[in-house]
Amino acid sequence: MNRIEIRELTKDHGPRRVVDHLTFDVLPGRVTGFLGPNGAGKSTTMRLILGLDRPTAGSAVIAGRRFTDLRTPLREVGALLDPQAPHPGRRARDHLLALAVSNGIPASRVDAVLEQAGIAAVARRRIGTFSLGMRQRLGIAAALLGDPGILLLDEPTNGLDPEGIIWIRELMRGLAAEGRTVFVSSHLMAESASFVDHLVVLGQGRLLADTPLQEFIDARSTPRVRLRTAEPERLAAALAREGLRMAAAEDGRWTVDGAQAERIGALAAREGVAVLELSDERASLEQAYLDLTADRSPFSATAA
Ligand SMILES: Nc1ncnc2c1ncn2[C@@H]1O[C@H](COP(=O)(O)OP(=O)(O)OP(=O)(O)O)[C@@H](O)[C@H]1O
Repeated sequence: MNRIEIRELTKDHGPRRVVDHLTFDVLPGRVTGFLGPNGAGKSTTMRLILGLDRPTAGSAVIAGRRFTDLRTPLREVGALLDPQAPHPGRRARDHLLALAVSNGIPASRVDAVLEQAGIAAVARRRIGTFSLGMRQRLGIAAALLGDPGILLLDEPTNGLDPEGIIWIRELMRGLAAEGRTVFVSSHLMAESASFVDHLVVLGQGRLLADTPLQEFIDARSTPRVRLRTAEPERLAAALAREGLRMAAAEDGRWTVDGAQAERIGALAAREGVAVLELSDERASLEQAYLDLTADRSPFSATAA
């Protein structure tokens, strides 16, 4: 039941199509990253899932129903959308307490989530005095309040310091390990790679990829070997006979595209060329993502 089902979801704002026939599922037990350049339509999709916007066409079903038909929404779905939303004059604890009371959630949960979000010490301070990072933590505390099976987090790492980012990474991984559905948006691929199992990538409102993280990397990056040798000319000649090209890299090292270390090592051994260093280069997820989304971003000049 803890799944999100998106079918042909479409949203127009005036003449502009912001979300374009999206179809995908978000499944429990893993962290699904919702990625795309600025303006791709991620926040709009989340708003549609949460019933804050009406779709032009298509549907978003969460925990088996439309969000607006859920009887106790906070107990089924926790969401972090806009950390600036809570009233600045309210004290953090009072804000959570009001949410709890209006949703039939026991007050004891308030202290539990304040603790879990690492803001118990500032619980009696007014929200207006909070930094963006503290507001993000408060937003996450609110999302966790009803102990929901599904979490939707829009750019939760915004404003967090490195320690905060590690904290949220561990939190999301822990929630997924408990069997919950975690759907988290970001426009930063490199950062997301450390906590995401599965990727849904959006570009100009359209679905570009719906795939496990590792498959995404493997499918979009050519293998590359980095090596050091005392006899570059001989090795280059031997590689050329196999249709491979050796290119000079920094610090006197060389790279070979389109091959793996195993093949280059065997070839060098056959030729009797001494290889001093040989390794497969890790494919860059960031590059794969930029390649995929480059021409789908309204700001592609900067994205590329
Ligand atoms: N109420 C609205 N009226 C008109 N256009 C809108 C409205 N809401 C969003 N848009 C436009 O829809 C597009 C998608 O916006 P959205 O906020 O969903 O993107 P996003 O992927 O979440 O981007 P970001 O990473 O910058 O948050 C943007 O071009 C935005 O300007």
